[in-house]
Amino acid sequence: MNIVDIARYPLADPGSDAWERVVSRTRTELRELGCSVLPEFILPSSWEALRREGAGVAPLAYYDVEETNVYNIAFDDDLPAEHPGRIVMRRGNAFVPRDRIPTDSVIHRLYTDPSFVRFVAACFELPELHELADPLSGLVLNVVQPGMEHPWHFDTNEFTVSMLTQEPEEGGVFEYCPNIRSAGAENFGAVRSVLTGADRSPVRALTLRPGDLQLFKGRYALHRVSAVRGATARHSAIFAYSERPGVMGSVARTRQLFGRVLPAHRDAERNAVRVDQLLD
Ligand SMILES: O=C(O)CCC(=O)C(=O)O
Ligand SMILES: [Fe+2]
Repeated sequence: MNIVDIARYPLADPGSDAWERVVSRTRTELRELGCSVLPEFILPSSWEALRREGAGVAPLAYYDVEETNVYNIAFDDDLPAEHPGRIVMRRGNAFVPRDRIPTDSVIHRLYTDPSFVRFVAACFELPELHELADPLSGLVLNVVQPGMEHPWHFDTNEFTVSMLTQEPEEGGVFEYCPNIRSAGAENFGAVRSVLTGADRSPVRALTLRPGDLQLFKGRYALHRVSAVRGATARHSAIFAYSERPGVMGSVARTRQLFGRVLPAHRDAERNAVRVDQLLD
């Protein structure tokens, strides 16, 4: 690929000194902070294509401004008054699904490139990764319009790969709280304090430029994109991979994110992998 800075990021040369250096630095940052940015991953000669291609499909994003909470769970009157899940936020971002993103665009070529996938897996210390089988959610463009924000949340996926393709004039900052929770501890008090703004000390802000590659473990790090200001929308590509092949989104979640489902989603739900032939 002639779009990646292969002098800095030698994707096709696993095991070389340069590969080992960059993978080992990224692993250290992921272990410590759950986040690593690889600056100028895309060569400057492709930055304008990156922006233009994203802006070309951004009008196809599906908008459904919805009320949500930090855990993306149903509102529950039984939650204690202090529970952070009671804080209502407006999800003002919108996604362009994979089937609307041209296969010859920079982000699509990157997403499907085997050497890129192998490199990303190595950075996450995984033996291999796979594109999602989902024809909509594997690769999306996240669009945050002026005045909108992508509010505080945790990801369902353990890790994500993303790339800003168009930066806003102001605001639209990626903010995250490394390791604010763990598999064994929700840490509701600290999460609530970040949501209300009472204590922003766990918050780190990332300066991202179009063409930087971001690797992020969003299951334990609370994160958001702050409100976008000025006339220009913020666009970011989100590359989703899974450790096993064949992963599809559920019918309900797909409809919520994209406003439609495909026969493939219904089929997958019907034929959900079963480990036995018992009746129930
Ligand atoms: O667009 C971004 O930079 C962050 C997106 C994000 O957090 C998500 O889609 O879960
Ligand atoms: Fe996220």
